[in-house]
Amino acid sequence: MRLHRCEGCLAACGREGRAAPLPVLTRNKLLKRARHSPYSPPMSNQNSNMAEPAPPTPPDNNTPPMPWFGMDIGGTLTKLVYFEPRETNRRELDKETEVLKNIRRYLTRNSAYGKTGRRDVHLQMDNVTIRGRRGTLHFIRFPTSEVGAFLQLARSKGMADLVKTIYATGGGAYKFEEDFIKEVNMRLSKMDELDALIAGVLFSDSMNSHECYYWAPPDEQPVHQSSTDSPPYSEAALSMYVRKPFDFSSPYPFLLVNIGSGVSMLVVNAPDDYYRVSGTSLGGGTFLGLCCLLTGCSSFEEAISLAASGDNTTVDKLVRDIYGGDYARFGLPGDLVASSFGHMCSAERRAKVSREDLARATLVTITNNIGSIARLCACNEDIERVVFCGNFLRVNPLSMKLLSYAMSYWSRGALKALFLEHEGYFGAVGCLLNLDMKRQKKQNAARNSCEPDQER
Ligand SMILES: Nc1ncnc2c1ncn2[C@@H]1O[C@H](COP(=O)(O)OP(=O)(O)O)[C@@H](O)[C@H]1O
Ligand SMILES: CC(C)(COP(=O)(O)O)[C@@H](O)C(=O)NCCC(=O)O
Repeated sequence: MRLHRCEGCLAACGREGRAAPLPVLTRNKLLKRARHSPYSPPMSNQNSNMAEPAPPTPPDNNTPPMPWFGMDIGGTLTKLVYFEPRETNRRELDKETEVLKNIRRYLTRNSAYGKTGRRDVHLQMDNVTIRGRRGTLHFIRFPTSEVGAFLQLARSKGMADLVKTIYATGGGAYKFEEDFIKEVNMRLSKMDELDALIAGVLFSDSMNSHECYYWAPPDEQPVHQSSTDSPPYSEAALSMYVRKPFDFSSPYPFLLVNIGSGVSMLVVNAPDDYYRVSGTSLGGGTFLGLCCLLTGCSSFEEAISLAASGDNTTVDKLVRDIYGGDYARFGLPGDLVASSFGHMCSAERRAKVSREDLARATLVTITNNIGSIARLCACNEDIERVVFCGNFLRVNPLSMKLLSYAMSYWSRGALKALFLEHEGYFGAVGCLLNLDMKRQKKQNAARNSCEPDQER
């Protein structure tokens, strides 16, 4: 019998076959490729939520002046990461202005800024070391549509007088570059968003022992083994999933799926060896946009809470609605969605459907489509670990559990869906790490060209 690894193989291999591991040869090939993260986690970091003090690293005398920010201006949300140094050195104490102190106080003592800015206090990362400085990372977000209000705030807090350059990534770093110059005379030092994303993921995982996790039932057994079990997308099945830590210290290769407004999928072989393998325009922006249209909701949080109490089977046409049961020959269970929104061509059904059901069906449609593309990419590239990130997963355990189920079920247990605590902030973190690297590289190059040749 030929071995397939597509949906159809469930029919060829039978239901029992789906949990079988990948062929040994493929596994060995994958293991050979595994390499270690370049950021070694602090040894004492194993049991705490956030990092314990890292071993002292020599201070970098070429660091740019405080305050340090990394900014990711995305299609929907702008993410700002602020580094608060633990101790201020002599040079800085002398130089520290009232403005700098006020900025620090304003950012660290509030969790809401203006009408729409929010600090994700639960994500705060203590005891991180960046460029030889120990401190705390603060995570702030606001809608990208409010960039104008952010610039006004920056001006009113005196930030614009102090900060001459902002390290920024995301499409908005290009789109709003002129506005930053015109409004507050700040230059944007731009970094590619996918470079920043990967650097941010690896750094965050090295600093936070709880960064990477997965969802599975406590006994790790599949939740849907026979047609009498509850459907995989039902509350009964999904409530069996619990969050479990995952050791991501040997991560390579992995598929990184960033679910922002749209979706990018990257094959990552090493910190600076990756390529964008695929993407889809049906992402977090699509979910929110369609939900607003279909349910009249006005925020992501509302859309998620509607979806949490809805039932997609009143909206989606299932295999059993078409076959009266399973389509056994090709292994398609009766409760599988055959046609997303397929019931909505009936006027009678449309009249009865609830906002909750529509939100749930939208969430299931978008999530399953992303899961399906990710699975195909992972199979094509011989990759077992699929890491999902991006703010679509914010306050959204439903999608994470659906992705976990889909990855495992359709790959017969060969693929693992992984998730990251700092969801949508990695681009901004990566940008912060890159802080002033360009200036430093230039200085080093200049110094090297002046120094006598060491070999002589
Ligand atoms: N408070 C929020 N406002 C708007 N969208 C949100 C919010 N929280 C989560 N989201 C979801 O996150 C997506 C944006 O994710 P993000 O990773 O920030 O991408 P981008 O960089 O494109 O802005 C939105 O399309 C939406 O699905
Ligand atoms: C263009 C983008 C990289 C922008 O990133 P985002 O702001 O959505 O995080 C992303 O939306 C994307 O990859 N879109 C999918 C395009 C496609 O492959 O069809």
